[in-house]
Amino acid sequence: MNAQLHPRADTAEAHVVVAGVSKVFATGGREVVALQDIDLRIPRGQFVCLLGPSGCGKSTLLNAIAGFALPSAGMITADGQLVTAPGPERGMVFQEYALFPWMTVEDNVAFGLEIKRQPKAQILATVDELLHMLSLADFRHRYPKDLSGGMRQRVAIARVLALDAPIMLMDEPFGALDALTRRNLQDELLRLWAELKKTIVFVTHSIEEAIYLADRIVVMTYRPGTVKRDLVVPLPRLRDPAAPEFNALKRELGQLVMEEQQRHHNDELRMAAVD
Ligand SMILES: Nc1ncnc2c1ncn2[C@@H]1O[C@H](COP(=O)(O)OP(=O)(O)OP(=O)(O)O)[C@@H](O)[C@H]1O
Repeated sequence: MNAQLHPRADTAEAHVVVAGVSKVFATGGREVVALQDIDLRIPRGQFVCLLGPSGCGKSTLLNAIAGFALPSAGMITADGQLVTAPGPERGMVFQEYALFPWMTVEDNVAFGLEIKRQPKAQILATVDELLHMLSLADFRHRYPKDLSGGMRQRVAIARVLALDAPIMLMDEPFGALDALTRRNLQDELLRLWAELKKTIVFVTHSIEEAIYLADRIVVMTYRPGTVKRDLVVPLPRLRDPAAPEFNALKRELGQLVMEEQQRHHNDELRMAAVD
């Protein structure tokens, strides 16, 4: 094993490895332990949801995998490489779309490829394919402001897919969408995932969304963020949220998330009393 690697970082057969990861933030003279000693091994092609109430460290963990904010302790590897910064094997989709408002849909999708100085014809072919794949072809000359939230998120997904990263990191990407659009994009994402065989780490605080999408759900605890439960979703796709098995799992996860929400609530009350 590489001498740099964490003792728990056996990277064999795992696409993303999180080994002994902790993250401490220092704010206003206080230390917040956002993550504590997290271990996760994510096989290639797995769809993993990180689930938990607000403040349990989901985004902190995703940002650490993305290389935006490195852990205070432990280590992460992606595609066999130690994560020390953002890299081409990891693409990130945010909740707020992160599109360039002055660029058309097709220019937004092409942007990353132009930065990489790919030949013009190749860029056009990739953009064309993605616009068709995500039902955006009729909107290619529009600007983000002229699109609905769902369409904007399609563009954001197309933009990340253009770079062909094998690992997709998604931070509540459908959190701002109405229920119908959200279900639509969830189905679209499942289709793309099955077709393109990406590894996906998807943050959500929606229990139903996690059960609908994931192969595996990692429930996190509130401060410090640890792994409370790591379970495989045994239901075949496409899943029916009205099915008894779906609801049984929803109840089980609901109980776990509720416990953490309660801890969050108690913490807020305690802080208010101190102030
Ligand atoms: N840059 C930062 N500085 C200080 N504290 C931070 C910072 N980023 C996150 N935190 C704290 O770390 C903890 C975890 O935050 P994080 O945003 O990862 O949680 P989350 O589960 O993603 O929540 P949400 O769903 O609300 O985004 C929280 O208590 C938060 O206040």
